[in-house]
Amino acid sequence: MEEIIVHGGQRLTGNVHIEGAKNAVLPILAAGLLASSGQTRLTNVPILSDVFTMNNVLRFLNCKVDFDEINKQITIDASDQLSYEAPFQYVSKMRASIVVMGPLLARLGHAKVAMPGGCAIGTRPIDLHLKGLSALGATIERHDGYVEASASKLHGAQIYLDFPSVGATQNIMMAATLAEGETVMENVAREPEIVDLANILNQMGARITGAGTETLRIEGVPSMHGCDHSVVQDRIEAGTFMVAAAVTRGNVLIEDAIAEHNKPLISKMREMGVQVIEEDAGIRVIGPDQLKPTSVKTLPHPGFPTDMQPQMTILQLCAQGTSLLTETVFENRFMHLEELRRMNADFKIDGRSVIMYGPTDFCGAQVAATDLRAAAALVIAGLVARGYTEVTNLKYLDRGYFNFHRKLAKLGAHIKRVKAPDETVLPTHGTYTNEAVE
Ligand SMILES: CC(=O)N[C@H]1[C@@H](OP(=O)(O)OP(=O)(O)OC[C@H]2O[C@@H](n3ccc(=O)[nH]c3=O)[C@H](O)[C@@H]2O)O[C@H](CO)[C@@H](O)[C@@H]1O
Ligand SMILES: C=C(OP(=O)(O)O)C(=O)O
Repeated sequence: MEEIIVHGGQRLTGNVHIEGAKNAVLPILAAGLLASSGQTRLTNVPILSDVFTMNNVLRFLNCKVDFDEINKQITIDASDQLSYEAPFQYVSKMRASIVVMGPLLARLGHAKVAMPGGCAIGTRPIDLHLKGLSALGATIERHDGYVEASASKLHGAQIYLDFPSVGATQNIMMAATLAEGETVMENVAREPEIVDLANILNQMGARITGAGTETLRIEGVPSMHGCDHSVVQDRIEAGTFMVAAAVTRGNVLIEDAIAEHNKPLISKMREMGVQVIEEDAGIRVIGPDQLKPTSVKTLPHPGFPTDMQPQMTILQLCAQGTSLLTETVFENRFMHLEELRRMNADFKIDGRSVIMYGPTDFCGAQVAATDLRAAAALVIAGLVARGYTEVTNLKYLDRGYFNFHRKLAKLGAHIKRVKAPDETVLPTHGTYTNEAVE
């Protein structure tokens, strides 16, 4: 077990490099299953535990997967006979493995995937995925904790999603690439990661138009092949560093961050008095001495991303006055707040909303991450807290952030990642060096 120890109070300054997006690369890896010939070569791949898990799922399905971690490249060869079953041991580790269902069904006419359970942030059903696959002609059966889809031939269909689910959009879009005829999907997710997926699918031979809008049109093709693709930058990692820079009154250039992908965050940060400057090299964030309070509501893209909600609450808690945040996407994404209460945060949760009474005089404490973005939020709180903050449960952080502590240390944070002895004794004086250790 490891933990991150932060000694708060440093302004972050300098440049930070952003990785390829977790939420783009996971469905893209699954898309590799669709190539019956050639190799799919991905660059700008983030080194994350979720990527290792997805690689293992693909290997289990009989793909050859080679991860060159030094060059952040993955090569997938799915030209051999694939197997159709993704068992519980993988799906339970990572819900996103459900997106192998669409490609397997398209390629083999058969997919058997363990039902993903809920997770810390919500129940997360897959009814919309299954409705869409069934509209394409699949027979869906649920038994023994598995969902099994089969079809002798998938056909195009008109599909309206009740909610613009990211995963359902990806699964159905991938299944439709090899279906006979045209599929029209309405009310689909419009996230940049959907656009990135559509881009690679088109390079692989698919015929998809409308990615990034509410309607996708997919003209089925008989087969697909490998291609080269560079994964889009991670807007959530970029946003996380933007918040860290702002909250510490820092001055940080988030290199190569794409402002277009982070519009709602940029808009809210400016409203709070943060300088956000779009430069050729990326996005520069300069934090003010005092933050103004604001209201935020999470929504599907292009609304404010739920994956930035926990980090945003730190900014709001630091603001001079009362802020409001309403979480509309997941029903249980406030678990980080109870940990923050232990760091002096004052707030009231009312259903899907939280009222935060700033400014918070954060004080260091031992806190445990409950999910991926909660982990990042707790570390950011530690950056502004008096004294030492110890964040445990880093397996969540590692799902979505590569070298988080090292990147923060390079920006001037006093932060270390250490092996956690059962009873860690926090130093009572002095500061940590900037050198991060494992
Ligand atoms: C790997 C990945 O890309 N994960 C992202 C993806 O998750 P994911 O694809 O799971 O998120 P969805 O967009 O599907 O879920 C959004 C909401 O729709 C509900 N829903 C979803 C599918 C369904 O069949 N039925 C249903 O009711 C979910 O419970 C949730 O309340 O989008 C989320 C919303 O932006 C992000 O927080 C996650 O980081
Ligand atoms: C919720 C997230 O991811 P996942 O859907 O993989 O759990 C996230 O990236 O914040």
